[in-house]
Amino acid sequence: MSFPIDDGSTPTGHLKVDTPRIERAVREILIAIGEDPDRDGLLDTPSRVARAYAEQFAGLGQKPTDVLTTVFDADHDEMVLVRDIEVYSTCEHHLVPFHGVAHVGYIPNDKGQITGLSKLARLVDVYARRPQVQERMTSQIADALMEVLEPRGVIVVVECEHLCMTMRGVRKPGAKTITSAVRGDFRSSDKTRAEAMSLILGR
Ligand SMILES: Nc1nc2c(ncn2[C@@H]2O[C@H](COP(=O)(O)OP(=O)(O)OP(=O)(O)O)[C@@H](O)[C@H]2O)c(=O)[nH]1
Ligand SMILES: [Zn+2]
Repeated sequence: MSFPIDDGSTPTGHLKVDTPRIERAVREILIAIGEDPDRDGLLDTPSRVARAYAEQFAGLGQKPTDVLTTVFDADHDEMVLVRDIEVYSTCEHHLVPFHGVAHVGYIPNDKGQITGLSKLARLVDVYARRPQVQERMTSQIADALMEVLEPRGVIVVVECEHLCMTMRGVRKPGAKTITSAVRGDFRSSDKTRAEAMSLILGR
């Protein structure tokens, strides 16, 4: 089952979720952990969680072409890189957040097709706002850019801290997971990849 986004009027859009179902489930979880879902502080929690999920998982109702709407022809065929795009996603194993930054770069094709810089950050959100694993999110961002812009190459590097590894489980605060996806020229040319990596790391 999939749900559409309600409209484009909010910055991220909200998914149309099955609100009563989430409310029932959250109420059940509260009971299962021994809480009283009818105490004052928890009364509105099920509906709050439903609203939060509609925002947190909005990417499930979006596709790359919903956000990569502006494609210009420009006289530029050199690398474009947006660094340090803040990422908030949800680990699909534990449904707790992972967060950090994404760096997204591409080399336009011979026609000089480029997109708006903000669209790269919006594309990150399309895939971050889903139940995710970091590796898949990284590849999806790269593949979507390849498909829509048909550039000479794409590089995506994501650095995140997973709360499932810090607040629970193995409890290793500060541990960062770094994933990358390289396509086209970034994969075939060591020099191009090294140039991008030096821009990404040069902070
Ligand atoms: N590869 C990958 N693993 C992830 C990601 N997010 C969470 N995980 C891991 O998913 C694994 C799930 O392991 P399980 O043994 O099934 O679950 P668990 O018993 O809760 O594991 P622990 O976290 O070690 O307590 C854990 O090792 C997590 O660290 C991710 O984005 N990518
Ligand atoms: Zn997890």
